[in-house]
Amino acid sequence: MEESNIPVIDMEKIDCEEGECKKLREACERWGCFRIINHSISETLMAEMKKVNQALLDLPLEIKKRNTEVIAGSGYMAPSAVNPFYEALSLYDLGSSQAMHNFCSQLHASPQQRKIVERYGEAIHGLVVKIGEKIAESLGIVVDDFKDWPCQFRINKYNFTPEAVGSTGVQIHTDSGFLTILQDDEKVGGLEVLDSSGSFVPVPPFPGTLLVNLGDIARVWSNGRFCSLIHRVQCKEATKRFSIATFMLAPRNRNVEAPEELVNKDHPRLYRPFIYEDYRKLRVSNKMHTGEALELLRLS
Ligand SMILES: O=C(O)CCC(=O)C(=O)O
Ligand SMILES: [Fe+2]
Repeated sequence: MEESNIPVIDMEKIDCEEGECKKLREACERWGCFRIINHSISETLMAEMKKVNQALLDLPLEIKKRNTEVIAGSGYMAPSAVNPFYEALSLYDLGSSQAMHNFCSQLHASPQQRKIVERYGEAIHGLVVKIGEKIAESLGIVVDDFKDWPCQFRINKYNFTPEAVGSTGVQIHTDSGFLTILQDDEKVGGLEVLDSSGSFVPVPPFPGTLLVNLGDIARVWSNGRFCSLIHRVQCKEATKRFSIATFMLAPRNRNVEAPEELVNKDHPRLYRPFIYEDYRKLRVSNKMHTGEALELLRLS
């Protein structure tokens, strides 16, 4: 299996270099993902947040179960028949300090852990908004309300045992929202992405960087110009793996639809406007995990 050539975007160049902006657009069009370097999250904060991830997912089950869902799929996810080595805790939504506070209280987080969740949460929220703006800008569109789009935050643990080697950690899927920032494990690989030729390629760890990928809503919003990334996690070695995902989902309280500027004679509107939560339900009820449910919303 070949390793991926996922594009690398330099966040320090993105404000001032046209070439970097073009690279960003091409990454969204061809891959639906890229890695970012020189971003605003320090390696110290990333390491601290990973430690909190480990500590919270090591809590007794009774406590983890207190992390109840706010929208479907936003609370504690126990290991299941489909993903037996995987569990996660989650927070909805990241832009709300009250939600962050509730998440920490549910899990009896210490004052120190709370501080780290808050610092990481605020920093990663700022970053996801900035990346969203740059992606929109790469198509010549100004979006000024990404900061109001709800974000889900999730800490993932893979308890890979010797028997798990060769099997799946997280089943093949696309993310349903607009944009995801993933802090993948800096030591343990396993993430694989589907490339344009239809083969899975491993994404090796790249310490200090963050992986960004587009979800189904980016396909709709860009009127089909951008692709959503099909990915999965495979167990390569018998060890624990931790990752941290921030999902910027969709506009709050209004329809998901491509802006007028992206609709014209050559690019007729592809999808009918819809509410994100309805789309999320459609995916789940039809067991369509890789974006196929968008076909149900196609206009022609
Ligand atoms: O753990 C990973 O590397 C990927 C997790 C993922 O795909 C997700 O949380 O949607
Ligand atoms: Fe994902």
